[in-house]
Amino acid sequence: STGDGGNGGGRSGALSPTLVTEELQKIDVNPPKGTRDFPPEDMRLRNWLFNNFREVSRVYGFEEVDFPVLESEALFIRKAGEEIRDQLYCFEDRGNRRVALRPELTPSLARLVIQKGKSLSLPLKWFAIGQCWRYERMTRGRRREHYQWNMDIIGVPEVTAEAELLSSIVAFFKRIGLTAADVGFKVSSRKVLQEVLKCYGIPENMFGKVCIIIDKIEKIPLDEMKKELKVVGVSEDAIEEMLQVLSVKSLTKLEEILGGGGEAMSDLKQLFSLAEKFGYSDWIQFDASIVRGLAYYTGIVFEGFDRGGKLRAICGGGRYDRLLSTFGGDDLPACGFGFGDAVIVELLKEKKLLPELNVEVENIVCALDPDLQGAASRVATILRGKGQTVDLVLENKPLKWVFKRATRINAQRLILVGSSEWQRGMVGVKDLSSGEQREVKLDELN
Ligand SMILES: CC(=O)Nc1cnc2ccccc2c1
Repeated sequence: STGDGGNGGGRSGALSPTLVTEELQKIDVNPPKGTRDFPPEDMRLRNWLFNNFREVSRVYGFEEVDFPVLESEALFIRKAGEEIRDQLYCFEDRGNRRVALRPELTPSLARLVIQKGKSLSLPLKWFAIGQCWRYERMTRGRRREHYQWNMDIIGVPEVTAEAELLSSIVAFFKRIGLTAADVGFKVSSRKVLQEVLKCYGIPENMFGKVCIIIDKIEKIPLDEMKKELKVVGVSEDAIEEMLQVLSVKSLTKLEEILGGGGEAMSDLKQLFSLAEKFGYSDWIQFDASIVRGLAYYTGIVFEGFDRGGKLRAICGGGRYDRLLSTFGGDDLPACGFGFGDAVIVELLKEKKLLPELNVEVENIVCALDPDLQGAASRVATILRGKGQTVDLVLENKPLKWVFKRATRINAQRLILVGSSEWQRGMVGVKDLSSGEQREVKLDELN
């Protein structure tokens, strides 16, 4: 079967009556459409990636948090026309509750912060690595789940927070061998758009919607976008002015248009000067066209991109100062980013930077005849007690089989428990790289 959720053509053949009652259902062994299994080799790569996420988070002083993959649907219902809303993996549970598999982690984080309320001392620096879901029509054939690394700073209104987050992602890229020649960040602020829209009297509550439409600038034809903007009430000349501003790629040019007094300019100037101090100026560039596709961003926004220009955004984030208050919480300044596990792996493949992660074990222990299995278990326990890794042969197997397995699991040495040696309190130790074999007293084994 094609893993499309079919029943794999389960059928009951013309069998003896006893079997007919038990439907011989051949189940589909593929994971559900758009999802992945992680067999050992893939799990090693995933763990390598996540360990790098975790190590950077630790070095930056962030604490790990997690939330349920299942949330109330209400947490994600925003009226700004986001793609993430159209693809919500939502359903009614057996208690008739509207629930959803989380499409992102930030709303859950906001919920937890509000739940904990005054008991939390600010600023919070939290990180999470969690599986996120979307339900796309079968046509797209795209994944329906991915893992996201999130880092969030809650309670810091200054752009020093955004500068810190960008620094942490640069540190991550460096750890896995990527340089400023491979990847970079496009940085902007939604306050740029806000200042333009204000001149045209566009009400605040339209802001999210306008940003979501603008975010599609490279995905839909220009006149389609203009139409959508007109529908939400943006005038022709406001659209013209916005599009002109969005094409700006330098802060000096932006200042000519906006003037120097606004928050957009001061935020961006401060961020770029902090980048200089952090030492990652080569990694960032101003690009007014960056708005990101999430309605709740209110200030600085950024996205990581590959300079080869072949891949979708590697990561993205920004400031979301209003999200907590939209959940009925106190207003708290916040910023964060999401970093998916898919695009980065494609990029590492392309750059030949995927690590070689081999399975290996220090010892393989085997009894040379069945009544020494207990002795072999003792030897394994002694070695494990010393923190050594042991693959204990659990059945009575010929030596040929043991050597084959030893090679496959990359064992460093073979411990042989034979009766004559065992009588003398010894075991056989064969170094599998040098081939050297010797007898060792059990209590001298290390
Ligand atoms: C490249 C990729 O797999 N993207 C992806 C895959 N699954 C998702 C699931 C939820 C939200 C965003 C998602 C994004």
